[in-house]
Amino acid sequence: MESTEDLSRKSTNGQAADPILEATGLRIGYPGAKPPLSLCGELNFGLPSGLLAAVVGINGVGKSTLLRTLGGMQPELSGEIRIGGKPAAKLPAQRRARLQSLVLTEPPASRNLTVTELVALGRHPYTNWIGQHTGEDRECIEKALQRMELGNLRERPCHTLSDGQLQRVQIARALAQDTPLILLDEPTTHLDLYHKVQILKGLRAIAHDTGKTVLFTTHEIDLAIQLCDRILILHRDRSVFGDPCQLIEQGAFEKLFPEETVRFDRESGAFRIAK
Ligand SMILES: Nc1ncnc2c1ncn2[C@@H]1O[C@H](COP(=O)(O)OP(=O)(O)OP(=O)(O)O)[C@@H](O)[C@H]1O
Repeated sequence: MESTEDLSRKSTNGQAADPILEATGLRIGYPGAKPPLSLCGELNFGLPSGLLAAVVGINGVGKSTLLRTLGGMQPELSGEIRIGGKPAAKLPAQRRARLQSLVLTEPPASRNLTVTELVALGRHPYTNWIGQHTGEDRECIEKALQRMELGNLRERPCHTLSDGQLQRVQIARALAQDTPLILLDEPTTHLDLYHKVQILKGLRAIAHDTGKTVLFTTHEIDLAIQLCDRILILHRDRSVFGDPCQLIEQGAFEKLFPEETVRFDRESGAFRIAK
């Protein structure tokens, strides 16, 4: 099994800041599966603060498994995850919830809540035992609603929303949690192209303006190339990490899909159907 090829470390443009998220010798998978499953080789990468980053790769390669592992929802097979310089495994739950928010693809259990109530759940690491909100909590909730353009839906029960609207509510909950690291599993799946671009541009602005780092999994590789600061490409037995230009120069996208079906065009930085 190979380790991550980290092209960002070969970059000459300045010193990288301390990573908010760091994976060292990380192996992910399902030891209880028959046969036991170890995915995408050994992962080694560091994400500095203030970046928008994507995880891409073919179906079943391990994108969601990686997000769940980084988010503490399932154990790593081996290696270490550090968040804010601290080993994630040793962080008390509440401390971790102030450093990292996580949105998975499953619909929230609490769909009877209104949009505002669900977004307010993001404040759980800060509220007291009766869940009372302070002025600061209310400000964070309001900002998150505005960022995701949910103002006109704020009183709507979540079960009455479209999939795309609900996806924006889930991202708003993560924003309300106000963590330096935001992990999102396929945040644009249910969105039309306009909303995909709008959400990703919004997340990029949040990363660049507020210094938060947003890591998301996606099949929208063309958009990720245009909008992300870093991309982690997962293959079955290895991975490559770098900024999109470096990855294009190294031909990293050419090997993503069988070339008789889909080809990467370096000139346009986009995929083309092989006819
Ligand atoms: N609970 C589980 N037990 C055993 N194997 C699992 C489990 N969950 C997922 N897998 C397997 O792990 C592999 C990676 O799955 P994962 O969902 O992480 O891939 P993905 O890259 O997110 O896929 P997609 O693009 O289809 O969403 C797949 O082969 C999947 O069948």
